[in-house]
Amino acid sequence: MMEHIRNFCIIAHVDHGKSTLADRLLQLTGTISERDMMNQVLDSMDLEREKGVTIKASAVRMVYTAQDGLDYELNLIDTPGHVDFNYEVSRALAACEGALLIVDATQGIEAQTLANLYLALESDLVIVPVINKIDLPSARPDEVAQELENLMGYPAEEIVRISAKEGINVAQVLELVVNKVPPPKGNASEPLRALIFDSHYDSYKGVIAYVRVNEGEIRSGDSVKLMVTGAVVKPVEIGVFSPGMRPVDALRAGDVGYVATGLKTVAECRVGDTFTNPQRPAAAALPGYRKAKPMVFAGIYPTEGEDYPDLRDALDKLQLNDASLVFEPETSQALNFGFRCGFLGLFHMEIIQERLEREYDLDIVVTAPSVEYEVIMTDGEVLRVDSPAQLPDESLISEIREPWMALQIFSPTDYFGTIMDLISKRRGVFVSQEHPAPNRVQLNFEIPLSELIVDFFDALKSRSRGYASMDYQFLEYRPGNLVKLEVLVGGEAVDALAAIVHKENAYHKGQALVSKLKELIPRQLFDVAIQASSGGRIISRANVKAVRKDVLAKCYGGDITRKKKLLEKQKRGKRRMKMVGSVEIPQDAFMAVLRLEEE
Ligand SMILES: Nc1nc2c(ncn2[C@@H]2O[C@H](COP(=O)(O)OP(=O)(O)OP(=O)(O)O)[C@@H](O)[C@H]2O)c(=O)[nH]1
Repeated sequence: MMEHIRNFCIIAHVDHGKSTLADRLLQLTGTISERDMMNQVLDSMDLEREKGVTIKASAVRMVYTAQDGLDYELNLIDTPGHVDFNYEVSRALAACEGALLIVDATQGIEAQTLANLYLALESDLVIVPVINKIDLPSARPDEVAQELENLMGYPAEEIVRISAKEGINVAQVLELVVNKVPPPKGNASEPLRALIFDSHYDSYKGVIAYVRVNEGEIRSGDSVKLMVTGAVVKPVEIGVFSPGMRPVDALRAGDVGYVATGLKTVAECRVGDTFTNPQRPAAAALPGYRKAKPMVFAGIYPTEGEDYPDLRDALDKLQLNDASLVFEPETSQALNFGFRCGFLGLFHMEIIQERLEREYDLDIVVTAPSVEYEVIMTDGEVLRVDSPAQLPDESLISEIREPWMALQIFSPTDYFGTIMDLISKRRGVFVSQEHPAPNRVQLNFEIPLSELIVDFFDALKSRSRGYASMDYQFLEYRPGNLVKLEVLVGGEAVDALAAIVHKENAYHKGQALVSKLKELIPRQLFDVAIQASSGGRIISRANVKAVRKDVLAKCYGGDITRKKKLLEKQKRGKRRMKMVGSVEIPQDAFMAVLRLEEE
């Protein structure tokens, strides 16, 4: 019965308690027993648990007996908690009729509270605000309730105040879901349309698509057609999450469940696509399909050349589950064989890097991230360049365009000055400001993405003592006065150290990079010249003086085991070096380009 279904999600700024509340709801409805209660069931990846951030959306069905004595089917759809995954958030929201908006009583409204709220409003969801963490001594629920009333007109005194951690007032949240969130609409006898709002790869059943059926029904045994890609598949199984996968005979209009497709990669079954019935297809796919586009690029290389096949396998495996990760083989004269990888954002890149190191136990070198530039050649051709080393000769270029973002920063008003200063150092442009809450300001800027991907978030956090938060979206490509900055070590250009920088900053950055490299490159058996060049001119240089490296000299020819240990140690140290020509460059140096900012 559709009147007894509620499809809802929880939206919040990172760390405001979304997963903790989800756990409590599962417990209260007996969906999961105390004994089986792992912390944060919905975040199924270990890494997510450690980072405390939800990466992948998932869904779970609960049965709740409300105060009116009736049983309700509550489908809780989890949404990813970070700006890089905005598109996935928007699809998860499109599968719901309502959203619980969680706000931390000690923090109040923050950038992603607003960003998620606006996304939810775009999807026409009913929003139910909830104030969490009232158990904390620093909680200020009255103030936060007032902020919420000012923001969305929801009467402050009606906003439920809870502690997800201590279980205070959580039952009221379930009643609110039943009473405030409308039941789904949609006709089960119309042609099938089911939205894919998430997916994951399962080694037995292939790609599992998480679906919300809008109209029609899927019966077990029916084939389904993907409306965007045109592919027809015969599902291995259909079912619901309660919370494990439980097969069912049919999913009908209003239902949330899964379709086990048997497909091999999530790229064949993309989030945002629509399932229909090939025998009786719907006229049009559900709106909003968009292919996720990588925005940030970096080279990933194995420290040891022999690990190259393992790295490729690991990337292949990660891609099975992550359609937004792209990669292709790349060769660097400094780092040999590796991969050029594309990510949705810097945070997505960090996650992939960590998973390669931890889950796949790989030693890798990641080069400084770059954005994708549009290069207009003098003959009118347009090149897309995501690796500084590939930028053609300056004389052939008529214009370089770079991606600009709309950036929102949400902060206590005290940090206004220091934030404005950071923005101007990063070539940002002020657009407007709003005051959604007392003593809080939302600043709107436009800024090149290349300036955001180098330590921007850390700089913002340190300047605001952790209080400011941010969100960003792609705006457009704009021409910029950009040049290639090259680094030569021992007279050889090191491709992995090249960068594309704003012309005004080239001199300063070249100098900073050279002095940083001078610190990082160990003394060798000969003098090593480090130079920065731009537009064919050397703009900075330094020398690393020669030293005689004789590690055994200290041993006085005595203790043989000690000698062995020293040699072992030196060998291990070497592994973290890369040979460029005849010069050893440590891994750190390749990231040095990144850390030049704030100095
Ligand atoms: N004191 C207190 N701490 C809470 C409460 N709810 C959550 N927390 C803590 O706040 C932190 C973040 O909670 P999560 O539930 O992981 O937050 P989240 O919003 O799911 O975070 P992301 O997955 O990163 O988006 C954890 O350390 C929780 O234990 C609460 O009601 N009171």
